[in-house]
Amino acid sequence: MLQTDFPVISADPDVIAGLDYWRTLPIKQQPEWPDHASVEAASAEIATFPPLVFAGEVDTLRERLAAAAAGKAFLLQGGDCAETFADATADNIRNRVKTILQMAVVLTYGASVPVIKMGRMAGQFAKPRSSDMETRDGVTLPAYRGDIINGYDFTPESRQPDPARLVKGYHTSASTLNLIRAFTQGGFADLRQVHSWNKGFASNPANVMYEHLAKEIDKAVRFMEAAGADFDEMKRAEFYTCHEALLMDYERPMTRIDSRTGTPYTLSSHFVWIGERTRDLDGAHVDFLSRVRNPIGVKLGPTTSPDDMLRLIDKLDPDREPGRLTFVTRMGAGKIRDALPPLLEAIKKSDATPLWVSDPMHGNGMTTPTGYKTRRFEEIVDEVKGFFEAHRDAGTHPGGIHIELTGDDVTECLGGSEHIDEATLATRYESLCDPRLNHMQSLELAFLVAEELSAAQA
Ligand SMILES: O=C[C@H](O)[C@H](O)COP(=O)(O)O
Ligand SMILES: C=C(OP(=O)(O)O)C(=O)O
Repeated sequence: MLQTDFPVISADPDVIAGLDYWRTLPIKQQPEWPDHASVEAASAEIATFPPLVFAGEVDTLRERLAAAAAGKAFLLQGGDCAETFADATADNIRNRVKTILQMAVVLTYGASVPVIKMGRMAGQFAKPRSSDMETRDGVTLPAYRGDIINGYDFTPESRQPDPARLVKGYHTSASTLNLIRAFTQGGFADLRQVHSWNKGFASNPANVMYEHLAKEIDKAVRFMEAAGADFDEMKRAEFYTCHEALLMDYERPMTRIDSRTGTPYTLSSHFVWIGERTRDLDGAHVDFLSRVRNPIGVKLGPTTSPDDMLRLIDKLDPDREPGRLTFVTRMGAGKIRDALPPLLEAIKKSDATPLWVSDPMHGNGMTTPTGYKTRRFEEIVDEVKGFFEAHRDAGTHPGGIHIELTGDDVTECLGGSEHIDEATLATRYESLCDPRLNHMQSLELAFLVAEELSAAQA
């Protein structure tokens, strides 16, 4: 007979039935699959694949997020707006991981606070869209909804949702996560490598500041080594994954019963969030995610009322479990100073302790006359500042940032110390959906956030 270290606990049949209750509710932002049989077959196949993450890791993350909600840690979430299958290459993955590690070092060193590192990676393949259709030169086709659904090329064949992409989404997530784990567990993320993370990036002001900081860290590490400290633990970095839990034909089969506890976890990634467009209280996404054990994020736009927020808490975190719920505010630089304070005041009067994270990207979008979707670096910085100001005034904890970024030198967001202007956007615009900060803008933002965070800790 097989021996196991822990008893395998089976789930309550009502809990399993509840995982499909969302099917009876209104649902938004799902593709029009060409036929149901093939999407059901793809989902059934995914249900036979191993989970991508272990429920025990998810539990550890929940504890880390609880510390951030209490002001004892800070969450750094970053990665592509929309990952693509073609870009899941070693170079791209390494550059994004390096950029997140560098930003984390800047924040940890600058603000003396533990940083929880989390990539919008290994699953960020489905996108909500403002419009179901896209028209170019008089031709109208379904909008691009992310590589796990359809292709970006503007042809009827490519824009047709294809269930085979669900399976490819799983495999691409698995290989991406495999490399992330190799990098972060195999010595690459060792704090003694702080200099090497900067190699390969163009020389620029943010890199120079980073090099200066890396030298100081080196000095401190050498001192500690000389004093006999054991650095074995520093060889590995905890790194978590996250994505928007949007596409139910993927998230449902990736939801499994944890044999240790008999409870359901969505094991497509450690952390999943509900987007601004799908957070309806009586909708399918909120119901489904209320039933899984993962830490859950919810995006809150500028029109969120305190009542909406309190009802989301009751639905998603009825037990007020530390680390369970993260609110990711994305209000826009011009609105955050009015829209966030009423939410913080309402929280103070409640018994809830969510983690508050700033997404300064999604409320600051604009389209240039030449048709590029972009964001101004100055507005991104201003929203982050508004976020810190609101928390300082309310006496609550600013617990993290959520950024669309890439490790490459793209030209998608305006401004920053390279002064990317509208004419420069065309030079290297690669995002298939929303514009990302490039490597230098990401580092620059990290230095600014470190200053704000350090002031908030004082
Ligand atoms: O990333 C977020 C959304 O998917 C994106 O902002 C939608 O863009 P759209 O307004 O062009 O559809
Ligand atoms: C769609 C996204 O954000 P939001 O729901 O805030 O618009 C996103 O983060 O990719």
